[in-house]
Amino acid sequence: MTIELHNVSVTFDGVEKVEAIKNISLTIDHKECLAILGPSGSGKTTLLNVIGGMLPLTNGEIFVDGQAIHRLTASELQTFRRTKIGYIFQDYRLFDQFTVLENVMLPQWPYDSKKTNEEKARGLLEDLQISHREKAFPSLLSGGEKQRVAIARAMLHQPDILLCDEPTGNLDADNRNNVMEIIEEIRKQGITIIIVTHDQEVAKRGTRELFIRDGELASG
Ligand SMILES: Nc1ncnc2c1ncn2[C@@H]1O[C@H](COP(=O)(O)OP(=O)(O)OP(=O)(O)O)[C@@H](O)[C@H]1O
Repeated sequence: MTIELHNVSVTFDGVEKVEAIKNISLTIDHKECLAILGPSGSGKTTLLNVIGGMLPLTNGEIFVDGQAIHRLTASELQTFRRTKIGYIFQDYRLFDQFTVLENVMLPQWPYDSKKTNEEKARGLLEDLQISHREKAFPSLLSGGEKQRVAIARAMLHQPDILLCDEPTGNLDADNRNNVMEIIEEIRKQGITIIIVTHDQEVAKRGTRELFIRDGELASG
């Protein structure tokens, strides 16, 4: 899916006013793996959340495959996120009270039959070589295993866009490479990927690097 941002700004209006991203215009092509780099607080996660339809824009427009995301109602946005977006995080965000298999199935629980959901989840766990731990609880897994489970969960509904916020931030070099290989494979399936990272090695493995400083694009 092609993602287009036109003059996008996000300002947080709290005790202090923070202009988290300022006037960003950007096109991300179908099947790109875009790496977003920048110092802490520069606006990387805000940009990711805007693309994922999780944050309202203060100004500007955002189109995903021509659909005007900034004009969607709350319920349309919910459908957009649920069907089009997969999200993975540095801290995995697995639920410790559920098994690996249940964690992967959870987001689709209301939308698929148990049998279909279970089959899809098992298929993904196999693809990601973690099916032997399907009955384990997440607290027993290594960081690399947890991230593979989180990737399976993010991919279960076959999203068109995978958003990755520091996906390798808690991993050692071997696990980092393993997760990046998985992400590359996912891109080859036709999915547009955006990775926020501090890690130059991770960024290099994308198809393009983009730098943000003080909420503005430094290059791209
Ligand atoms: N909900 C919020 N309310 C107020 N300010 C916020 C909010 N979310 C983010 N900010 C501020 O917006 C700016 C950009 O934050 P953001 O999380 O996008 O940066 P980042 O580049 O992802 O940082 P890091 O690399 O440390 O995660 C920061 O100054 C942050 O404090």
